[in-house]
Amino acid sequence: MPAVQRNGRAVPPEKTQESVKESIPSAMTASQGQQRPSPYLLLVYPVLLALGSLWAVISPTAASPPTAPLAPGVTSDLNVPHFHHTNYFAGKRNLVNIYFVKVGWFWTTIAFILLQTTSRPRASIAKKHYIQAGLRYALVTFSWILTTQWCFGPALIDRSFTITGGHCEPHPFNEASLKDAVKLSRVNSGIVCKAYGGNWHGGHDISGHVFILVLSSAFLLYELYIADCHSAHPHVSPQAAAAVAHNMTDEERTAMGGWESETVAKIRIWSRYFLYGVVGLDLWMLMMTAIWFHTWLEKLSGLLIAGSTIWSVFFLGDFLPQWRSIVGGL
Ligand SMILES: CCCCCCCCCCCCCCCC(=O)SCCNC(=O)CCNC(=O)[C@H](O)C(C)(C)COP(=O)(O)OP(=O)(O)OC[C@H]1O[C@@H](n2cnc3c(N)ncnc32)[C@H](O)[C@@H]1OP(=O)(O)O
Repeated sequence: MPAVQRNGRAVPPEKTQESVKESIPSAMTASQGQQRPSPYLLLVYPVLLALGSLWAVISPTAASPPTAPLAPGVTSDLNVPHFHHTNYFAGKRNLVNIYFVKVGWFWTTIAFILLQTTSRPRASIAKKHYIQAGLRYALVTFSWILTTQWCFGPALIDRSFTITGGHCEPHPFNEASLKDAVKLSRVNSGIVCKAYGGNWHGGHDISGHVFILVLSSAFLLYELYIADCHSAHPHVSPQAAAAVAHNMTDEERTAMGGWESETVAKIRIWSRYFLYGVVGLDLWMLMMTAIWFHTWLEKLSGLLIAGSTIWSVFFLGDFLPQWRSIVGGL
C-alpha cells in the first residue's frame, strides 16, 4: 500500500480511524464530557439590561440631549434625535440598527440555516435532528411573528400599546397627517401609523428590540450547542478545526467523520464565525438599547416574552417529557 501524502509529506498508510482519533489533542474532543447549558444562563440578559439601564442613569454622557421646547399644545416627544450628539448608537438611524436589527430575523434565519447545513449530525439521529431543529425554528419564528408582526390582527406589541392607552396621533409638522386626524385615530398598528406620517404615542411600548435581540442570540447559542452535541465529528474550536483539516490526509479527514476537505472545513468554520457575529451584534445592540431607549418596564416586557419563548422551547421539556420528545433539544 503506498504512503499517503500530507502537505507534500509521506505518512504511514496504516493509520486506522482509532489511531487518527487518538492523534487529535484531547482538548479538541471535549464534546463527550460537555456540560448541558443551564437555563440560568438566560439571567445574563436581565443583568445586561440592568447594567445598561444603570449606565444610562449614572453616566453624564448618557443623559438625554437638550431638546427644543415643544410647540404649544403639542404633547408628543417628536424631537427624539435621529443622530445623537454624544453617541452614534443613540440615534435611530445608525447603520447597525437599519441593516441588522430592523431585519434581525433575516440574519438569524441565515445563521441558523448555515449552522444546520454545515453541521453533520450522527447518521443514526440525523433525520430526527433536522426535523426537530426545524420545529424549534418554527416555534421561535411563530413567537417573533405573533409579538412583532401579526397576532390574528395587530401584533402583540401593538395590542398592548393600544390597550394601555396608546394611539396614533397626527404629526404636528406633517400637514397630510393633520388632515387625516380622524383616520389616524383608528389606526391600531405602529408601522401603519408611521407609514401615514402619524405619531405612535402614549401607551406601554414593549421593546421590540430587546425582544428580537434576546430571542435571536439565545436561540442561536442553544442551537449551536445542540448541533455540536449531535455532531458526528469532535467538537473543535474554529482554529483547531482549521489546523486539523489542514494537517490531515484526505483519508484521515474522512475517518474523522466530516472534515472531508479543507474547503468544507473552511465553510463550516466561516458559518460558525457568521453565527458568532450575529450573536455578538445582538448583544451589542441589546446593550445600546438598554442604555439609550425605552423605559425599564418596556425593556422588561420585551425580555419576558423572549425569555419565556426560549424557556418553553428549550427547557419546558425538563418538566414535560412528551414535549421534549417532540421538540428535542438540550
Ligand atoms: C449551503 C447554504 C445554503 C443556504 C441556503 C440559503 C437559503 C436562503 C433562504 C433565505 C431565507 C431567508 C428567509 C428569511 C425570512 C425572514 O425572516 S425575513 C424577515 C425579515 N424581517 C425582519 O427580520 C424584521 C425584523 N424586525 C422587527 O421585527 C421589528 O422591526 C423590531 C426589530 C422588533 C423592532 O420594532 P420597532 O418598531 O423598532 O420597535 P422598538 O424596538 O420598540 O423601537 C421603537 C423605536 O425605538 C428605536 N430603537 C429602539 N432601540 C434602538 C436601538 N438600539 N438603536 C436604534 N434605534 C432603536 C426603533 O428604531 C424605533 O424607532 P422608529 O423606527 O419607531 O422610529
